[in-house]
Amino acid sequence: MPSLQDELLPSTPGKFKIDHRGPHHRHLHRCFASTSTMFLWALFLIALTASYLSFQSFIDTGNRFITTSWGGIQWERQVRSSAQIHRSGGMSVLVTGAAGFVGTHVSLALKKRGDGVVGIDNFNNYYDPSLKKARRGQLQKQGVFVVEGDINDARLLAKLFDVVAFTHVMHLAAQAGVRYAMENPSSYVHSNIAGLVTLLETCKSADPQPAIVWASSSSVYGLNEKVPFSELDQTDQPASLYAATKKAGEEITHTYNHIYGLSITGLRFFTVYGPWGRPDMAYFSFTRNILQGKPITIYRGKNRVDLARDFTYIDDIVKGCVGSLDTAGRSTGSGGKKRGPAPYRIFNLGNTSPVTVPTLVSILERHLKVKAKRNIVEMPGNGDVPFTHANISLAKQEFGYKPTTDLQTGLKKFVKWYLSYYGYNHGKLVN
Ligand SMILES: O=C(O)[C@H]1O[C@H](OP(=O)(O)OP(=O)(O)OC[C@H]2O[C@@H](n3ccc(=O)[nH]c3=O)[C@H](O)[C@@H]2O)[C@H](O)[C@@H](O)[C@H]1O
Repeated sequence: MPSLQDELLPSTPGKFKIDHRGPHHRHLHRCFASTSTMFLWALFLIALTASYLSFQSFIDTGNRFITTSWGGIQWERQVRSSAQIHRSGGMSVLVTGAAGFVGTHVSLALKKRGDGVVGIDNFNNYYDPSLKKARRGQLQKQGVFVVEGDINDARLLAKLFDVVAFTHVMHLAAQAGVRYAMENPSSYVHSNIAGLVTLLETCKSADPQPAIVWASSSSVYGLNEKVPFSELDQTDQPASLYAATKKAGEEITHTYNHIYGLSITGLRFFTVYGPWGRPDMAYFSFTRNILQGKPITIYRGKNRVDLARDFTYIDDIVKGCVGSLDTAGRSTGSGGKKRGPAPYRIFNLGNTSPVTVPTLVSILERHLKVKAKRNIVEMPGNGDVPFTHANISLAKQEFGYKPTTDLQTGLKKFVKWYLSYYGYNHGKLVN
């Protein structure tokens, strides 16, 4: 039979090992056998647990009041009004990442045709938040309210679903960028994994459950060499943590579809570009540098092969998002219970005509009428893949997806927007 001290102290050898024969043993025995000492130990443990719990609730309360700016009658009124549907058969959509590049364009398109739209965005500083605020300004003008908050905030999400019975969620909030994942890996886990799960938990518990359309990525094809990339290809060789979190998202959404009957559509976006775009992306930062007379770094693959991307114009992506929302079947569950099988779909949204990065630079030079200072370097091992190329037949078949903007035309529109937004001297000190 094990003695009391055997149960209270670690059984593994080490500094707490008891010498059953020595005076030490007798001392310990006296100590633990004494009822008053045990009582004191119990008190100590209770006090420790209580202080831990109150510390947690302090942190929680602090978060609630410090990091959020939501709630109240006026706030609820704004949410309700923004979610109002103005066409028959319309939908009410919660757009996450609404102040982001794709989020803004999709929200505006939905609002324009009479759907109800409520946005949520955490306005983080991955890139200049003033651009996100300017996008929010565009949304506000059209009557789209963007809640400032994080998709990891379960209480906020639950509140939003209390106020509005969203029919759809367009989930675009994410930590984007392929190469930044080496600098800040935890931000990818925070947004693309933890945030996704928090959102899905809210959606599965909602009654009625919304249908979910969300942004996966072309990067899930990783080192795939079979072209063009088809949704049926294997995607188990991600080249970056970003890609791995997006692939994980596809698996995670599948389990919520399977267990709770959530209708899921994952969209693999192929290097989306256009007006109001992301400053961290190559076409955007190249434009800035070219205008400022700074060199641009162009990566080149093995054996001096140029890298290529299936650059896809934002308006085509918006059509793909809206088409997906329109054809997303219903979720079947409610209040966390599945009532039957629900659709689980994945589509490529690309342009089907890859262009090399040096060609992208040449097009920019033509539109900007400025010569780029090219600095060509071997592609560092930073998560990049040599090329992407979408097969879009599935999206075409399901909702008539047909991209119509080539890179030349799309970049012309981008440059026009860029110059009107920043001017020629963006960020440059003019004497
Ligand atoms: O389809 C996606 O799922 C992803 O698309 C986008 O990733 P990428 O295709 O990597 O786009 P982007 O950064 O514009 O680099 C374009 C090309 O320029 C090359 N590149 C880049 C930077 C540089 O300084 N030099 C350079 O040659 C670079 O090597 C690459 O060949 C999104 O950012 C990402 O969030 C995700 O949505």
